[in-house]
Amino acid sequence: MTAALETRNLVKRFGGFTATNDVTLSVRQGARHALIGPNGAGKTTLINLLTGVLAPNSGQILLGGEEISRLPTHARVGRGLSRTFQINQLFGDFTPLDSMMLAIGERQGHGGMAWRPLSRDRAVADEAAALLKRFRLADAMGVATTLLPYGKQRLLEIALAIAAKPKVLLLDEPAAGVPEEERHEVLSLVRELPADVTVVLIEHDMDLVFSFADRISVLAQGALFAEGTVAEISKDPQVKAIYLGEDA
Ligand SMILES: Nc1ncnc2c1ncn2[C@@H]1O[C@H](COP(=O)(O)OP(=O)(O)OP(=O)(O)O)[C@@H](O)[C@H]1O
Repeated sequence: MTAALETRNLVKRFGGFTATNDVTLSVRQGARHALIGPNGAGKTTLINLLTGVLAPNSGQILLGGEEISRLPTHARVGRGLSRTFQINQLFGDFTPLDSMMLAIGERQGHGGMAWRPLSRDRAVADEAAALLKRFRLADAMGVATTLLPYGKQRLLEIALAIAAKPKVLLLDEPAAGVPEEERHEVLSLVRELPADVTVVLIEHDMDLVFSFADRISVLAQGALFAEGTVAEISKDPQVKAIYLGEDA
């Protein structure tokens, strides 16, 4: 089966420094794939290459078998590649329902829909409410986003990315800053997304990675260092060593 997302011999240099070193990676359709690695391993650089924020020096990126390496970010989103960000980028005064209706309107190609009477957008409002409910935000739908607990804000970010109906969703530390007791909830809701959404997760918290992922790629010094199932990666002595090296 064609991979949902692939890189072939991807290279990114900053001056003389190689931040992405010949990375060939394949993410299968429907995967819950985690990308891990110690600080500075090149995880964020790789995500920026995938989304088109950075241009590679060489190599290819394929989405569903089609090359997207030279497309601008918005064209990649249009093809089905969405991301959430490490930093909270929500409109604070908007309610989750407002933001969600805008996101759905954006997907449908009419950005100005917020000014149309709500009654004419019944289908949009219904879809927005259903999506918010799936992310356990039904009770928070009408509250200004800034007033929501941080864990709910992170869930809203993910829900908004899902509104674009992505084929591949890139999550960059979606549980960062979320209180310990809510972190597993965030990731388990993502894990339960329909199988037609492939998820690539960058995460530092190993407990979360091991309970979320069905496949793990480990980056170290810009290169793919190891790849395998949770069972394989969690007991790989060399993977342990690079993390212990970081702790030391
Ligand atoms: N714009 C840039 N110019 C020069 N060097 C950069 C640039 N962006 C990243 N780097 C370097 O590339 C390396 C990889 O950085 P990157 O942020 O991708 O790592 P990371 O795995 O995401 O790290 P962390 O887990 O700490 O966020 C680092 O050594 C970093 O200093």
